[in-house]
Amino acid sequence: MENGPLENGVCSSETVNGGCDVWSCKDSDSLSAEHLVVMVHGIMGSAADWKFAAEEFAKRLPDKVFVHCSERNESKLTMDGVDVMGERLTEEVLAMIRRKPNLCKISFVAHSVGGLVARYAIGRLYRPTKTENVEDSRGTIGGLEAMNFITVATPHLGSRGNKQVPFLFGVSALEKLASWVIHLIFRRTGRHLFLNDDDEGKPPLLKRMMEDNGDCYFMSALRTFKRRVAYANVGYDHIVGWRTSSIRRNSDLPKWEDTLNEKYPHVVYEEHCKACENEQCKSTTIEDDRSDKLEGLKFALLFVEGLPQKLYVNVESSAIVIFKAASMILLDGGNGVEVTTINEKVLEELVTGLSRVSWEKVDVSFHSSRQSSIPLKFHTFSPSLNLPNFRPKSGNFLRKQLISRQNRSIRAQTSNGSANDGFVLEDVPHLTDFLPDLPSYPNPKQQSLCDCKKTFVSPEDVVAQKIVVQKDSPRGVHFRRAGPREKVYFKSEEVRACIVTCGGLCPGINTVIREIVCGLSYMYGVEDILGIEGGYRGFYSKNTMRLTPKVVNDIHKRGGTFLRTSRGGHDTHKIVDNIEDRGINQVYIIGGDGTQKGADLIFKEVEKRGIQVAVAGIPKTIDNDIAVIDKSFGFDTAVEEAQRAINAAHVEVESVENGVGVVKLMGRYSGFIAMYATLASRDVVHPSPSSVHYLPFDLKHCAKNLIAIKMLVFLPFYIYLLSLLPLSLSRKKPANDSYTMAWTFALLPDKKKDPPDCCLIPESPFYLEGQGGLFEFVEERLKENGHVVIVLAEGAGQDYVAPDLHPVDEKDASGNRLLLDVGLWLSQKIKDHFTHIKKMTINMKYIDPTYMVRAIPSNASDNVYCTLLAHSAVHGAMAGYTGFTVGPVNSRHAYIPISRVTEKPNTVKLTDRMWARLLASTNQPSFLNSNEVIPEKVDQETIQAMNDLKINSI
Ligand SMILES: Nc1ncnc2c1ncn2[C@@H]1O[C@H](COP(=O)(O)OP(=O)(O)OP(=O)(O)O)[C@@H](O)[C@H]1O
Ligand SMILES: O=P(O)(O)OC[C@H]1O[C@](O)(CO)[C@@H](O)[C@@H]1O
Ligand SMILES: [Mg+2]
Repeated sequence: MENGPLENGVCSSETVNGGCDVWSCKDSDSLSAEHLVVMVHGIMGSAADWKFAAEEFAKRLPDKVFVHCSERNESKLTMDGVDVMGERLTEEVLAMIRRKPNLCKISFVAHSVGGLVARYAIGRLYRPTKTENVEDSRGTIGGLEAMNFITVATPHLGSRGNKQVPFLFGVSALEKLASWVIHLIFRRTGRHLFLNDDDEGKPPLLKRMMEDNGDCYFMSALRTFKRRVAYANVGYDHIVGWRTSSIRRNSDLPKWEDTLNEKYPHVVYEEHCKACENEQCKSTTIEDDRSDKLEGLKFALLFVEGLPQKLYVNVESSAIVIFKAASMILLDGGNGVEVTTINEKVLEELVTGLSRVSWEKVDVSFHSSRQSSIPLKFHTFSPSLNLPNFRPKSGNFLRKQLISRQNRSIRAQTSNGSANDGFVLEDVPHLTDFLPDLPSYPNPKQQSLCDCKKTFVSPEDVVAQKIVVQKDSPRGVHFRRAGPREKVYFKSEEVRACIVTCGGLCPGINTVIREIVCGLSYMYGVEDILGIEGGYRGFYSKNTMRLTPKVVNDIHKRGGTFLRTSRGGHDTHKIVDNIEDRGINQVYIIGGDGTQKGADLIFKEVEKRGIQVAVAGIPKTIDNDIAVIDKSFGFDTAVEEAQRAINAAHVEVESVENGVGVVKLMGRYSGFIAMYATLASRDVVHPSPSSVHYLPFDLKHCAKNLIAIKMLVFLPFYIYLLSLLPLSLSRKKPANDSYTMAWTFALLPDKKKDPPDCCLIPESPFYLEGQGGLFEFVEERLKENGHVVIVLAEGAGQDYVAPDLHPVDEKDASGNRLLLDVGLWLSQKIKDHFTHIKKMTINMKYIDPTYMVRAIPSNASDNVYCTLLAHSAVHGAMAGYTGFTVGPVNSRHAYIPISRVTEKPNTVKLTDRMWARLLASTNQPSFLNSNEVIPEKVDQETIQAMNDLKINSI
């Protein structure tokens, strides 16, 4: 909703995601404003962080700028990684450019991590200009002329070592500790900042961003800006150090200084850092950590090539910067103290810099704006360490309320001084984002008689991702609720829809196909529906088939996919060409994680071409490895079928002496089917009635976690648990030696009369030999029960199988690694062990029902589920949403941005209650108390950190 005019003739609008646009209220000014200024906040920040500065820009340069404060990476989303945020910012900027066709220049002003995100985004937005004239050979940023690229306190060199993070006091042990645990707090972004990321063996992202990389023109994009400035706080910024956020002379490195002097004499200005006059800085010598410094040097040199034409270093700063650095202080305040700080100077500099260079094209030579003073007001901060929600407690905050999707606006209300409620809407794209003039029509359902309470979903309805909340916790992430909308963006007779199925089979695919066809036809009167045969490649290599309710009438009774499927063959351009050629305007894509990634590419290409095509993904996976949604369709059916196999194994092994049953189930990287089938299958799982539930935390595991700062938060709880240890040790120990901490507070079980069996999944490593190993466990069960059944996910133990089978690294057509048969391998291993070592005869029954489990029709509950998915997808596409996946979130169907479900796979969390329940049911070993577990499986970061330690101490 528009708020305006505010003071000084500035108008602003808040968007559904909490972003804000600011411009001059005078019509003539706003019409002539052709310069887009994109303001990007830092970690845990929000668009509000830049609100004050945005208004200052619009106020001082009324006829020049249109300011957009970035909205898509708010709060916790800032932890998703520089690249993920960069992609979101790219889309956000493109959407903005499409919305305002009169824009022709662009500038970025970014704070902290936002500077890295902006650098990533410009790399993606860069378009080379094809011209013979070298003078004019600068490219554009999203088609706009690149003007200013300004970062404030951005850790361009990352935060790893090098005394980069003042908060760590230059103590190398603390710096190392931080690099081990940072991802526990700041997740993927933490990894990027500490250069610990290793995407498929690639160098760290920040290194990759030092040069053009594939279709990411990181350095070309930087060079294309007329003015590039890096601001750094010399003192008091305890989070981002001076050296990481600026290019500076370093007295410890004469070569560096020389290079800078010779090569960039005009670009660097240096003021002496007060902090560096102290003993700690003076005592820094090259020998201390030369290698780190050289690495820093390399970074900086690369960086200087593209970034600063000027360095502005300030010597003072507010103590508030300790917690939230510059942009936070630029926040518009209510009542507060007036403070003169560095940030005022920065703001002044930004404003004057923007106006002078961008519009008058004056060469900027360094000048200090120290004398300048812009009266700023801002809040007094309580010295809370509650960083994730670090916001002034007093003052007026906006409660966001969604009113209209069409103009992406929100209604803002003052909540009487209450703190921000932390509401985040992760919205899906809409066709009007790139086709603003698209007409809408009343939903034809309006004419149909409906007895339901309410035919249409209110545009304000959202679904909360997190259902268990605490009283004062932020409201968190929400998704748009799925369902029919009052307005649609397609005339039924103009719809030409198509359906495609890709990847492996799964019970229920045919039901989804059937229900899309019937839903489109019966609910919206759509008659033109095409089936694309044989997966993605069918778009360009096969003829289509006409789908009508009659054709698909009974396909749900069959397993498999009526449209057939394939792996590989995804060629975005060919597919979208074909979509255009055939006049298709709704694409329904049914498939797993790979398919959804392909769907996202199709959506992006469609958006780029600006064609009216809605792209809807319907997640399909037998492995249940798709994130965000509660579970995937067909999963229940598969679990039910898997139980039959487990039951058969049980019958077999019970009927013979020393029967050992091994049942292999699907689950490439996620062991959900194995876990649920084991839990559901009471035939094999015989929990002792007196057993208690355990969390899978053994002491070693806890010790490892202790290093995490997260742990500090729970320290009192753990101290309490530890205090209970003597009590529990005085009780009887459990049968296996993995001493677990029970959340029922360490009460130990009685001896098992009928020991449960075992479930092995890819997420939980195991080992065979020695104490606490699988062989010992099998032997115990055989002695006690005379039989044992092991349920095994196909992806489990692949690292053990590999050395024995000497495989060639084979992949399927989609690039998925082909798995080795762990079931056969394990059966053979157990047989060999008992025959040759234990001299014991066992009866091995190996059952591999993998394909049987997924090739069947869906059961009743999956049929209903598939119907809801299909109908939600149809309603979403008709309402003009695109680039979305449908699925239940906390059992309410929602529209989720495709990119959100493909970010990372859903896996069994060993620290979640469900795995704890399984362990409590089976009482199997946790396999965590031995050195024999493949260490990197247990904790990649710990191993990495140990290796780093070794390297650094040599
Ligand atoms: N990263 C990707 N980008 C574009 N297309 C992809 C990508 N990954 C996979 N695809 C395409 O998606 C289709 C299916 O992928 P894949 O074989 O991995 O199955 P899936 O959809 O993940 O399903 P499942 O793993 O449940 O069987 C293939 O046509 C493949 O080319
Ligand atoms: O043999 P296919 O058809 O490639 O599929 C096998 C894979 O597909 C899946 O079922 C996922 O759909 C995995 O569990 C399994 O590894
Ligand atoms: Mg997959």
